[in-house]
Amino acid sequence: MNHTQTLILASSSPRRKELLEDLRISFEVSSSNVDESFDASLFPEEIVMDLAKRKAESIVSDKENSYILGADTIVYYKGNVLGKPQSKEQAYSMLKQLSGSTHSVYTGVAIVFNGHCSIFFEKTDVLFWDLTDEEINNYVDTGEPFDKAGAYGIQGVGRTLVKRIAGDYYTVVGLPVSRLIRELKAVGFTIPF
Ligand SMILES: Cc1cn([C@H]2C[C@H](O)[C@@H](COP(=O)(O)OP(=O)(O)OP(=O)(O)O)O2)c(=O)[nH]c1=O
Repeated sequence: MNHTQTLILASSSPRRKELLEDLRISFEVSSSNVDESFDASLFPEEIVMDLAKRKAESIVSDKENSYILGADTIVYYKGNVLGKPQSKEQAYSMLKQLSGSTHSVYTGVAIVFNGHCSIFFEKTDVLFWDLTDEEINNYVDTGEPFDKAGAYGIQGVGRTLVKRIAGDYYTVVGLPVSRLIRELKAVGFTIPF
């Protein structure tokens, strides 16, 4: 019997790739190209889990024992989903909204394997400092907001906007790796630690 297992990350996010590489487990990357529109009347956890599942299911693997990972991250504030800003103005307005208050970052993860799908989500609350317009504009000018939900990256210069968080830091970056490892083990994927 062949026990070889293949882990496939269905993502074009450089952050997710780096976070998995840091764990020194071997995996392949296959970028998913799914329509990321969603029904805004759903709960935020449903949105991220559904998108994560769509991303993982969009990858076709010819390997026998493949475990395909999909993930999705959104920022949720006062009932609104903040995705990636499309312009400087949008980035400014997202950051202006988030200034001085707490928002939630949701990341959903789906593991598709041997015809099954296991899904979970994590949520981390993030409190922003009161930001001046100058601080917001200077941050937008770094260019960092553009490929990131909520218009900031906690792993970059965006860390200086954050006063405190409650929850897993890696949920904010886009892949809650600690929970992920436990979920992978639970569905039979061998982890060497
Ligand atoms: C809030 C926040 C988000 N982000 C990122 C994580 C995600 O990559 C991105 C949200 O977009 P996603 O649609 O979750 O992911 P993606 O389009 O980058 O990659 P793919 O769909 O191919 O997997 O925002 C940060 O990097 N840092 C942060 O602090």
